[in-house]
Amino acid sequence: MKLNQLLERLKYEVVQGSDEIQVTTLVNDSRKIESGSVFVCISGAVVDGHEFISDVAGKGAIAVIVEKEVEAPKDVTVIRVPDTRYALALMSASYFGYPAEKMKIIGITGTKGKTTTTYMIKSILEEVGHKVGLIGTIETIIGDEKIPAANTTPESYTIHQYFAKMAEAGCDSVVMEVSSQGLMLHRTAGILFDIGIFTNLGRDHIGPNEHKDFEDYKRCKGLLFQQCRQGIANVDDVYFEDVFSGATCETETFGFSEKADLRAVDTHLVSRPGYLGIAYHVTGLMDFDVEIDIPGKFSVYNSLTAIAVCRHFQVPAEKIQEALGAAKVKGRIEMIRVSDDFTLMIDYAHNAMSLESLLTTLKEYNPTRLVCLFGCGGNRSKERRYEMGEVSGRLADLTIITSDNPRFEEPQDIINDIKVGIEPTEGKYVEICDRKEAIRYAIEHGLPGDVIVLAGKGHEDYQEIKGVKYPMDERVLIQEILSGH
Ligand SMILES: CC(=O)N[C@H]1[C@@H](OP(=O)(O)OP(=O)(O)OC[C@H]2O[C@@H](n3ccc(=O)[nH]c3=O)[C@H](O)[C@@H]2O)O[C@H](CO)[C@@H](O)[C@@H]1O[C@H](C)C(=O)N[C@@H](C)C(=O)N[C@H](CCC(=O)O)C(=O)O
Ligand SMILES: Nc1ncnc2c1ncn2[C@@H]1O[C@H](COP(=O)(O)OP(=O)(O)OP(=O)(O)O)[C@@H](O)[C@H]1O
Repeated sequence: MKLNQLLERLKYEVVQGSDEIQVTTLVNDSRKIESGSVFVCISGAVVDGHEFISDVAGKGAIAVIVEKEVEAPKDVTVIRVPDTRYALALMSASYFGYPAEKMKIIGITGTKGKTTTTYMIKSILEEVGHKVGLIGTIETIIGDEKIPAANTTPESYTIHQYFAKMAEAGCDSVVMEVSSQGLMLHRTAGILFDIGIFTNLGRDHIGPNEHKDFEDYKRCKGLLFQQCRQGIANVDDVYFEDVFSGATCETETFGFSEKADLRAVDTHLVSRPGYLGIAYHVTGLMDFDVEIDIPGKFSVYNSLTAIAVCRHFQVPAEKIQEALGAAKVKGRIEMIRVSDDFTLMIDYAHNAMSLESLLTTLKEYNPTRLVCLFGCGGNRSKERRYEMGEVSGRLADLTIITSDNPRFEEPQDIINDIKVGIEPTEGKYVEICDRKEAIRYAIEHGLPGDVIVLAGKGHEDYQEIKGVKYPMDERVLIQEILSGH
């Protein structure tokens, strides 16, 4: 492949050598350079790719893409662009033959609901015969292949590599989570999304190596709506208008508000022993009844989003109803049957916003007691510990404070921070550092009518302690506890 073909959608300057050369592979990691590679230098959070320039020729690279002034070996072509992450995205699209243009691409952004909604959309579209690829926080799915995820939105090269595999596997559409980091770091640059979705916005992902402040977080979310054809937005979210202020797409809305194009009305909770769900009527752009076996108002939002998307694929109402009834997401309000008396669930809620919406939702089912077990990650923002403590102390009848990926911190120090959040609420709590023992306590002390939430781990199947990820799946712990171990 010619270098100038890879660069065809970019503005660039040839600083040294020629852009007419043939290259073999496109890489942004010096360790992956092969004979004939073009190496894109990324100024990263940890490492600056430009620092490897002196030895890339020795490894076989024949061209480098830079955004800084560099001294490169004489036989290496040097191309300068304003932003190498942006360049990597557009070059990757070309390298893999623009696979995004062969499928319908659906991108979902928002603080909460992305993962759940991607799986709902995939289930519904597959019900009517579409083949759907998925990229998200848990994994990438290409047919039967499941690749565990490192990032919610992978690096651009990986995205286009996955797209190419999806197109080859016969996928006609892709549903993907688009994080604000992904937008900020141009991981999705150059993709024209057929549908872009905004779920909601809350304070999160602000801090070192993430967003400098809430304004920046909000601005980055809005970028999706400058690169999609059809925007679909939660009109009830207070930041909807801000996020869409620079939008260039057609916009359609969903929510409870009278203003919504697709509205939920007559919402009612459904509860039976071991089952918590919600039912409502969809009106506006579509008109039918929905029942889903995931509790809570946010399940209404997530399913409305999925319905809004599937309407653009002309999916009939009865197929949507059927598929929504069956949609499941690992670790997202996943009910685990442990007793006929009380309900226990595993949920990924790991920040104040999702914990608040989860606990508020569950309280509406009037449990005997709402029991919330959680911990907070080590070497991460302390704000989250105080806030989650405050939320659980205020909303749960009993909080069981435990560990959740303490990393290099002492678990007890993290627990002490959580207590700082709980204590002013006067909420009842116990502290049990070992997560398995904490779960055992929750199960052994369960009362008839209790709803017990194991929050924070969701689909994760490890506990990260001092740089090592130890296997730890809450489903396995529960089975061990039930069988007396
Ligand atoms: C802080 C941050 O955003 N880091 C991300 C970033 O790393 P980076 O590119 O800055 O990496 P770096 O290690 O500094 O390396 C810079 C460059 O030098 C290259 N390099 C490095 C070493 C070497 O020997 N040779 C070499 O060429 C690297 O390949 C890279 O191109 O780019 C990597 C590839 O895209 C990401 O995996 C990585 O995500 C880390 C793991 C992360 O945790 N990121 C979080 C903040 C994140 O992105 N989160 C969002 C949102 C999640 C949510 O919504 O819940 C997400 O989408 O996951
Ligand atoms: N629409 C929503 N609004 C608020 N909270 C939600 C919503 N949907 C799900 N939640 C809660 O947040 C948790 C995470 O949901 P989900 O994984 O779908 O969101 P996400 O946007 O992918 O989040 P993350 O970026 O943290 O992976 C759920 O387990 C649930 O407790």
